[in-house]
Amino acid sequence: MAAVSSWNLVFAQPSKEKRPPSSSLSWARSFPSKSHLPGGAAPTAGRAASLAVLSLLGAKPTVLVTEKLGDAGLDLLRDFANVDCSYNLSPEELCTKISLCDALIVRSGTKVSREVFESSGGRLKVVGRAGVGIDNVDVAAATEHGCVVVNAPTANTIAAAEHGIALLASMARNIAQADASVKAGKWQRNKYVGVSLVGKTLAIMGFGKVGSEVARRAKGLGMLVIAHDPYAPADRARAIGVEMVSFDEAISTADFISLHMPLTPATSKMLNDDTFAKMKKGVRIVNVARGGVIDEEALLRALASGIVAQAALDVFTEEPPPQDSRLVQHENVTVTPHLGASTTEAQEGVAIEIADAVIGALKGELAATAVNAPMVPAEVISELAPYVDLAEKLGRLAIQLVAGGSGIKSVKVGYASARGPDDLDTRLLRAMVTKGLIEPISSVFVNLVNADFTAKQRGLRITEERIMLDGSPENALEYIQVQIANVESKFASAMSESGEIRVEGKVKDGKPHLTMVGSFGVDVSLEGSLILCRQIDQPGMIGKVGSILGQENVNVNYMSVGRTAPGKQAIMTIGVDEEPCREALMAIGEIPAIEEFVFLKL
Ligand SMILES: NC(=O)C1=CN([C@@H]2O[C@H](COP(=O)(O)OP(=O)(O)OC[C@H]3O[C@@H](n4cnc5c(N)ncnc54)[C@H](O)[C@@H]3O)[C@@H](O)[C@H]2O)C=CC1
Ligand SMILES: O=C(O)C(=O)COP(=O)(O)O
Repeated sequence: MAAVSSWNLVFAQPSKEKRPPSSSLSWARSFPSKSHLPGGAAPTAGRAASLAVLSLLGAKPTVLVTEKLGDAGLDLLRDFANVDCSYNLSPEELCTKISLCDALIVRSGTKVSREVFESSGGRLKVVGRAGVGIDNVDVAAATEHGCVVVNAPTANTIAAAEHGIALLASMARNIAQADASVKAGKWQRNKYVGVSLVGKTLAIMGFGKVGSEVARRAKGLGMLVIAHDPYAPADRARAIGVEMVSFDEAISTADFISLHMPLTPATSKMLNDDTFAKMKKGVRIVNVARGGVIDEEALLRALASGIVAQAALDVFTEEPPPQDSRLVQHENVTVTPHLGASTTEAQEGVAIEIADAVIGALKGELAATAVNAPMVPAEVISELAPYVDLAEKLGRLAIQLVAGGSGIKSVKVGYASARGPDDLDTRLLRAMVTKGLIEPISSVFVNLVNADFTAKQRGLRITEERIMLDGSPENALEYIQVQIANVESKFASAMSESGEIRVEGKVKDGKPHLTMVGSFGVDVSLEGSLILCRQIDQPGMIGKVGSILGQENVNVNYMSVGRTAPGKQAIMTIGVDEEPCREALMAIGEIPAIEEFVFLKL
């Protein structure tokens, strides 16, 4: 059966019957069966029995809260559960306590590692992240241990945006430095002359929930706001008077740059020596997103050379940063200790949002903000399980083929099947394609519950098409096709004759395979990562690329060549286990017969 590791399949159906407060039996029923969990972590008979005993005794579940949570949320939790607020636990203390808890609520300061799930002895059922980013939670380990992870993605948006604006203004006017100087008994009016915001260009990098709210506020300050977000619809930006531009245009024309993208493999160290070199001398940078989007050593170099005049940072690669951090101590850098979400109002909102989600999850219901737990009927899962991984991977491939700046609006998913139109429930597959399309570019986690809502919220229209095949419907599906319309591709050969980015795949021997890119037939197993090359068809190409990858110790797991006609163009697809370094990719691009190539992460 195809791996379903990133999608924790939960068999629970919402029940209308009233349950006792702890509803533990519903949990015992709603855990995934062993065969559907990659780690094989199904509830043991002992666990189910202990949950049943808990329910029979009418015992309240125990919720451990390890970081400050708003009172309104704590009150909601106390009506339903025993609440243990233990702040500042060491990792060892957390591991000791967790075996006595049914749910855990954290913010960004608690590392919920694999050891936490292992130490829980199977009792921990829910982890609630009172905020957006869940980079401090080992979601894969949670999934393997049958533990649902929920977050609170909307209640702190405004707080983060306001903090971005606060940092922008205080940086421009040296508020923090001047404050420290006056308190030290000095009166340095000439030293702390600032710069004005009005009429200056602000580039918003990442035009999502927080980025768009920062843009609105900066317009009110009289700034000229531009934005870069390869995936946000341009009309949403236009509606508030913001122009969407390319990455290079944004960073090279801005006087101020404010970062609001999620930390993903694609955004990691997005501001680095190369990108700082393209910026206007004297640029000022605000980061309330995640520390990892900036190469901090490169930022120090850019501050030293004067490319960056000032920076204001709320987030750091390592939190808290080391006490002797040169960035923190730098006189042109303003810092706050990850305060973006820390307003009374946001924390009350987040606390209520997370309390509701955790209580719902403890009852066996599933919140729309569940990160790893969609609710799918068992019959649909068993039939479509082999295609689940394929659907997500096709979505992931398709979005990575979009050229920056295009903005995506319209995606068509085609299901080729000999089944009658009413005989195939495609909700799970559509959700998986949506998950593949949205997760690589966003901090949102997509599941069956929130997939359609999330797509709609992002202005993404996903339509489905049945491709009718003749013959007996032995398999539920022959192949799945994903097409993105009205965009340009960073790999021109991925465009179909009718002008969409098109990828197509099927399940072979239980494994997802890519079978078509644009109008080229290919054949590669969708595991690890992928290099696609368009080349002039000629002997020796596989050897040339293979030896570059070999020198870099990159293991090739699959290779295939599909061509239009001998000696004409061919598409070479190469599956690799490791990510080749930049130099190796550049060396591949420099092979004369290669006309274009792209590296895609699955
Ligand atoms: N400092 C703090 O306390 C807080 C920090 N955050 C962080 O702020 C960030 C944004 O959060 P939201 O706006 O809620 O997320 P969101 O998902 O609504 O927006 C993120 C946007 O970034 C865009 N994006 C993805 N890849 C990109 C790329 N390569 N270049 C440019 N844009 C790209 C996406 O298309 C999306 O529009 C996240 O990293 C989140 O963790 C959020 C709340 C509080
Ligand atoms: O919600 C987020 O992503 C944040 O960064 C806020 O973190 P916090 O809850 O304040 O530790």
